[in-house]
Amino acid sequence: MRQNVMHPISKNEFTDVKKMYAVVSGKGGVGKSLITSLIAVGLRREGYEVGIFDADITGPSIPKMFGVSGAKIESDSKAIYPVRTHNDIKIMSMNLLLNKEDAPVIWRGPLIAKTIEQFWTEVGWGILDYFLIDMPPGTGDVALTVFQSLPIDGIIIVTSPQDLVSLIVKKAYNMAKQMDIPIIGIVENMSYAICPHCGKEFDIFGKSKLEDVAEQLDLRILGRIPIDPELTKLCDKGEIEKVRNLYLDSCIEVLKRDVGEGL
Ligand SMILES: Nc1ncnc2c1ncn2[C@@H]1O[C@H](COP(=O)(O)OP(=O)(O)OP(=O)(O)O)[C@@H](O)[C@H]1O
Repeated sequence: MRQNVMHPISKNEFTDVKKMYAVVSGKGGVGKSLITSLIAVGLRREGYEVGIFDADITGPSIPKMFGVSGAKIESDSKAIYPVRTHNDIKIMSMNLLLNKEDAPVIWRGPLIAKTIEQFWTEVGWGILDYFLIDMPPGTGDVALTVFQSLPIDGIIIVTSPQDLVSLIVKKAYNMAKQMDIPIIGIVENMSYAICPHCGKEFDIFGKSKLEDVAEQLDLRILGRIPIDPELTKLCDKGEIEKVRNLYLDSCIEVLKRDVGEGL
């Protein structure tokens, strides 16, 4: 794990994580939570122990994608415990602690940062090969706090075709560089479209800029995800674990190699 964390917070005795990755984006609305979920599903299918920490506190959508929104959180005098999905991925999210799923979280930065800290110090995650953090969108205070306090091994940047054109993606890139956190690579979501009727692929945003930007910033391409109606349907039904095409084979291979090196 990264040693040069500026303000490290201790974990509890019930948590042992081999690799911790943060999934980030330059701004909101690029499908970061979906990509986090797909990576978790892919790693779990390979037999790894996986946890997702939904740090997107003001817009938590991970429990819904896995169909565990109404799940009851277990706790005892020592810790609170993450919810387990159908395929045994562990999840903790603000959404699970709220009485009503659609209750807004209207908090200021310091309180959000404190809550994120508690998700690490007071949740008994158990032994995990991979701990994925679905970061708040953008590069604001909360993201900074997470980067400064958790021993993150690397970040995965999620971008949209528009963000590649406008280079908003560079915000996330620069933040990781400044914090000295390795960038594992970049995923382009909504890269192209698949016709629900004939399955044909369409470059609806024109030719992808992913390769150009990846070369310019020296980033590894981890995947290109199309707008796939199947993904929308599975997210809505809370059945993302039933996904047939992950579109993230190279991402999963890279992460597998990374954990192998750490053993
Ligand atoms: N590639 C895709 N194909 C089909 N549907 C998608 C795709 N990406 C995102 N969606 C749909 O958009 C919804 C919102 O996605 P998600 O919660 O990941 O992103 P967001 O909240 O808009 O953005 P972010 O997490 O980046 O803040 C998903 O539940 C899904 O229905």
